[in-house]
Amino acid sequence: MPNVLYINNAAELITVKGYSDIPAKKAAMSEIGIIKNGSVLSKGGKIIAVGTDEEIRKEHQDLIDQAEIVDATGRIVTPGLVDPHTHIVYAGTRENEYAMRLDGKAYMDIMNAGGGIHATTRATQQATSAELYEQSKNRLDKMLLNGITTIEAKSGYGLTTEHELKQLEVAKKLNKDHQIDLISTFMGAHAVPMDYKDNPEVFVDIVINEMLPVVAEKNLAVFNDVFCERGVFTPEQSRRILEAGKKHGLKPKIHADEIEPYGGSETAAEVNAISADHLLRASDKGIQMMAENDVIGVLLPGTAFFLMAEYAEARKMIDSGMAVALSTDANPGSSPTLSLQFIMNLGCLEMGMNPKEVITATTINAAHAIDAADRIGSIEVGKDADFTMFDVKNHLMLSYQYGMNHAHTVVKKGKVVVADGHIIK
Ligand SMILES: N=CN[C@@H](CCC(=O)O)C(=O)O
Ligand SMILES: [Zn+2]
Repeated sequence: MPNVLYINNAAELITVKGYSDIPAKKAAMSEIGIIKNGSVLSKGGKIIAVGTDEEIRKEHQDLIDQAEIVDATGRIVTPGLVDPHTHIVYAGTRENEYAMRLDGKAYMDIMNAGGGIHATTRATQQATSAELYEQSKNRLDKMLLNGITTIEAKSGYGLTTEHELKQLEVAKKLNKDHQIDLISTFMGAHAVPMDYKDNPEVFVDIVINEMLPVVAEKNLAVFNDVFCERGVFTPEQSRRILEAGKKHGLKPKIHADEIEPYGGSETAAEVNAISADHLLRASDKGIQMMAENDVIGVLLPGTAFFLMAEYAEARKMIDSGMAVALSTDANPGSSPTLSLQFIMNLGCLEMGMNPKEVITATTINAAHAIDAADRIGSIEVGKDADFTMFDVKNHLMLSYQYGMNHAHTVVKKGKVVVADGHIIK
């Protein structure tokens, strides 16, 4: 049978159309292009018609006769969810640190004492590629079951050339093997290894002169990211690393102003980063600069939730004209969740976003944050046939019934990969 798929009669087909060239900002973030009783037809993995059943049948009855049919009656269909900030390839877990934090220890103090990112780095360095692959694949399966069809995946738990490459190679293999697409980011500047604590500049030089060239040469990453935070990398060091990445064709991203206002947002604007992520403590000036320079704010409310910190000011950012995206930040230390639906719930309940904005933030704006909005993030003719069907009668239910997995069916490039909550092998 040709790869023809017809999703028919969704209570709401949420297209999020019209923002493939430029991300949705301000009021446009609430325009999600709902078609009531909507249908979508795809062939060869690409969308070829979007509308009501009647409209599509008028032109494509022959094709529908050959199609695999997914009946979406009573359910909603969105673009496959896009998670634009993850650290999915790692080994081990850190529930011991979670318990320490519940006893009052600070996240950064645990890291500075050799735990935190350093603990996961040790586990990741010790793991074989096969072990890393298995652990990460297991997480990807859960993400797929949650309706996620594309993610960004960072390195940064290797922190030596050898182990950064190992992480990126595993991400590359997972991208090939798994239903979820992975778009890789090099993040050699995720932490200053303990051995370089007194000489961070030496490590910055290693990132720039040793790691970046080989990552670029092997074509293992699209983006280059830095953790710009007091005690990690300064704005000046971050700028150097991100500018060096640009010379190798890697687009800048930055972990900015997560723990305290430290100039990361301003640096993002100055280096023309595609996104600045976290932004819990971004300054008003930083928000203005990011809005003026079209830096997408990738907000990670799971991290604020899990670190029991103040949330990023999403409302202020959207009203200032920043395009906002949402992400899990999936990692073992500050956000061990794989549920973008819970992140959407938090966006509404804790950051003043409305239920339409959180859909835009996990579809088209998330796609822009990983430079993939020409292919994914909306249901429009010519785009990849990536869809998630949720077992709810309207989009409000997604954020109303919180903390649950509503994903019922997932389609990747025109193929049903999850049906009735189970992965199709
Ligand atoms: N903040 C820096 N990096 C990750 C956390 C990594 C970890 O704790 O293992 C983040 O985005 O939250
Ligand atoms: Zn992160």
